[in-house]
Amino acid sequence: MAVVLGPNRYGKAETRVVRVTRDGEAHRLKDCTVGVALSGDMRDVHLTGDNAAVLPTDTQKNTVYAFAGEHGIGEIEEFAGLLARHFVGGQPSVHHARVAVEEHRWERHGPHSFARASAETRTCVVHHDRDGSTTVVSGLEGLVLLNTTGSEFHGFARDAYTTLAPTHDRVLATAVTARWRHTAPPDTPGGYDFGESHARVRRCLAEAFAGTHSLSLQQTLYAMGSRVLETRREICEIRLSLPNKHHFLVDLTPFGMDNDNEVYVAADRPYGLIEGTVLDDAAPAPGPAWD
Ligand SMILES: O=c1[nH]c(=O)c2[nH]c(=O)[nH]c2[nH]1
Repeated sequence: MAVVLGPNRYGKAETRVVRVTRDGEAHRLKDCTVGVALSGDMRDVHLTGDNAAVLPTDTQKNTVYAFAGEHGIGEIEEFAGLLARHFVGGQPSVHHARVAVEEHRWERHGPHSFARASAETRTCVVHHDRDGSTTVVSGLEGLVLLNTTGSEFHGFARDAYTTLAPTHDRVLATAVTARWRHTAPPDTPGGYDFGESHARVRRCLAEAFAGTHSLSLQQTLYAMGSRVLETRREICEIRLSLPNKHHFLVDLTPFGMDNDNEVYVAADRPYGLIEGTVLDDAAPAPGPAWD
């Protein structure tokens, strides 16, 4: 048996950066968490402790702050791409960079005053390789959706442990985590409107959830993914993770009352977790996009 070094990467995780743009009366605010992971010619540091190839993670953190100052933070995919290209272009030992950005949403409620929006975040992961190839996955987390009707679940498999009653009218709720792969984003900043694309994908997801008469959350997942792929030609693959945020009818008979689908307990755990990928069957190979 021979022990060898397998795949590895290193970098600064979760750098918190807040960028205020003070160009005029109404200030702008970007609040992000940035993760950098570099890989390449890192044999010696692992095997002998020679750090010559290692750009310190502290430097990576500083670069995030310096780039936020120098370039501002526009669309997160562009900021991530700028950083990824910098790290790969700047060090011969770095062959590949993965930069992940999570954007925390603030809503304006004055020219220089903001309220933290819902827990929903916008996300991206950009990979850049020294061969010049780039992949971009955009996404969101924590988009909480609920339908008060139009959801059924029956006809399911049964065994000795099945107690679930079939239902023809239930509350359906979820907190969407979605990641979608762009087919061919251009390298040039500004050549592609990531902000517009994100807003439209988000709308497709919410509209498909609201507009689908659901026989299962799995069916709703497929409808949501299909809506995105059919509407947004720039997207070739979407991965969805949908927790089934169960709402159980409360038994009011002890109080002499009926409960005609009106009073629910919102259970937080355990929850069903429905996950799936919807993709264009002619999508190009993903490369490292999902790593
Ligand atoms: O939409 C659903 N899918 C399931 O797989 C499932 N399982 C379950 O208990 N309830 C539900 N609901």
